[in-house]
Amino acid sequence: MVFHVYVYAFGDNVDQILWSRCQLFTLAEIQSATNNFDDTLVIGRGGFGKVYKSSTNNLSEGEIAIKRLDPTSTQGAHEFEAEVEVLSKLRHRSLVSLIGHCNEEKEMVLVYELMPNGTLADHLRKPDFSLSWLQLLKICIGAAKGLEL
Ligand SMILES: Nc1ncnc2c1ncn2[C@@H]1O[C@H](COP(=O)(O)OP(=O)(O)OP(=O)(O)O)[C@@H](O)[C@H]1O
Repeated sequence: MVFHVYVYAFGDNVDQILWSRCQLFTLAEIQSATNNFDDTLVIGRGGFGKVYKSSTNNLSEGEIAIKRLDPTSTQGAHEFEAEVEVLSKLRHRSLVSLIGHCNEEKEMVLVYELMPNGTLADHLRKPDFSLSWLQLLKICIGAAKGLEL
């Protein structure tokens, strides 16, 4: 399993766990939020499939990222269920929130809060990217807290 570290705007020191429920979206709602999986909305690709930025705020008040299982993906139903099972119950600033999911007509889709600053890996690849030891320490502590949950 691969863990991504996202760059979050650390504005507060609130470190509480909130228990929540993950919503079940219809395929029609997902299609509408992605302009029917329009490739111009793709913001990333992983082992699960393509990740889209939603074109609307119909599914959630905040911006969202929509991950669609590619039928040719080596990951599948098992990982989908594990992700829903684990992430749906938790809200914590060190974890990307899973807002909802959709499992309809062979389409498996996960809906997350959007991390507009991208992953730490994205930033590390930039030639002009530099971090202080304090920033590195904060990133390590945030990642460790997320893993501990
Ligand atoms: N919530 C999100 N907000 C912003 N960008 C995201 C979000 N989720 C994924 N992405 C983008 O999509 C890319 C692929 O994400 P994904 O989580 O599927 O990758 P992966 O971890 O390599 O895949 P997997 O672990 O499923 O094999 C990420 O590198 C990131 O750029």
